[in-house]
Amino acid sequence: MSNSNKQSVPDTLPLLRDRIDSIDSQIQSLINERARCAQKVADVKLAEQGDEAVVFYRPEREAQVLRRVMERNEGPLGNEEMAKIFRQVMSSCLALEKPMRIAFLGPEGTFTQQAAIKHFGKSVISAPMAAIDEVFREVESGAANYGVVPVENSTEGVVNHTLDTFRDSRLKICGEVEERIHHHLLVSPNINADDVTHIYSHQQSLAQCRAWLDRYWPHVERVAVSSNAEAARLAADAGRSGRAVAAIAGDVACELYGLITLSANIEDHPDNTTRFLIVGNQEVPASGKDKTSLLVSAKNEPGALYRLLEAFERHKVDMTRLETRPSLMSRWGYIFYIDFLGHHSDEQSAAVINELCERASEVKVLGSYPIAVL
Ligand SMILES: C=C(O[C@@H]1C=C(C(=O)O)C=C[C@H]1O)C(=O)O
Repeated sequence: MSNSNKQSVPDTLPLLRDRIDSIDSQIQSLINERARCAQKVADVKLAEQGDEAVVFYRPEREAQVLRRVMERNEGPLGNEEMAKIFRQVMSSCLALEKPMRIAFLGPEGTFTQQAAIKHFGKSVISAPMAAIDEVFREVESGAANYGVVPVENSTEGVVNHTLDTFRDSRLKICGEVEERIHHHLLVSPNINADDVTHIYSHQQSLAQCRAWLDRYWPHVERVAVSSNAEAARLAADAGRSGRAVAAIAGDVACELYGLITLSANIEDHPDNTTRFLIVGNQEVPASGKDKTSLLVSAKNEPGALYRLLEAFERHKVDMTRLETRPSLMSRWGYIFYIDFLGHHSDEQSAAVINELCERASEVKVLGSYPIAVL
């Protein structure tokens, strides 16, 4: 190992370990000092907002903290690695008040749970739900503080069910998370790879790994089940009775069900990514780098969509996504889901929204929220 200050202290193992012990002790004191500060912030919020309405979690502030961590980072740890550490520090600080309850599309071990942990850190209470609309209901009823649902996948496209659920919901989008989806072939530790007779997974994951399966496991039966996590649970169950069943699932499910990885990252498209939304009861103030999602019903007349889009062009607002769904109210009517860069309180964004309101039959701001940091 290179040593630039050889004259002062020789790098011996005991000395380096002493130094690490002393740094750890300082980091620990500082983390606790930070936690005490966060507790004081909570006291101030309580004093200002009163017991009932108080919202401790501030997505815009957390995004700013993480962005700053990345901006000032000098390495050798990478920016993302460093931000992940701070993500968990904030999660632990916030949980000192009261751990948040996060509803997500379950069961335990899904990629949606992975996204929830990425966004909120590990110090939250997980509430797995059986369906997307149940996630919404859990948050609407106040039983959960926030919900996490998938909205689009780079290989498979939009999750229609999520978009449709927004029509009748008063929940706001409070954040977004992007997660690289890595699939692994998993088995129980007691199972021999050569004996595997069936591969279980969700239909989407089987599709995302089709070429790999065709190449390496052409003669093994593929079985579609309700989720990857369920596939992992079934593989673990089978393993206990000595049946050689494999599952395709992600890291969280692998760990949760005590499986081992036969082959890692088997997805056909290496940048297979899913975007998830955080839904809650809160309007999020601007963080400085935000996105806004709208639901717009166009009038059924010539040039209707053109007139909507023209407003974005004129105000130089950057549209990042446009999805069309059939309107349930009128046959051949459509509603559009539009994402753009900016916060609805920005001058330009507000100007666009005002014009859309004049030109469309309905405009619903689904939320403005910080652009995903991690
Ligand atoms: C401390 C605060 O409250 C919470 C905790 C944060 C933190 O630990 O940095 C950041 C935002 C909030 O979720 C705050 O609003 O500043």
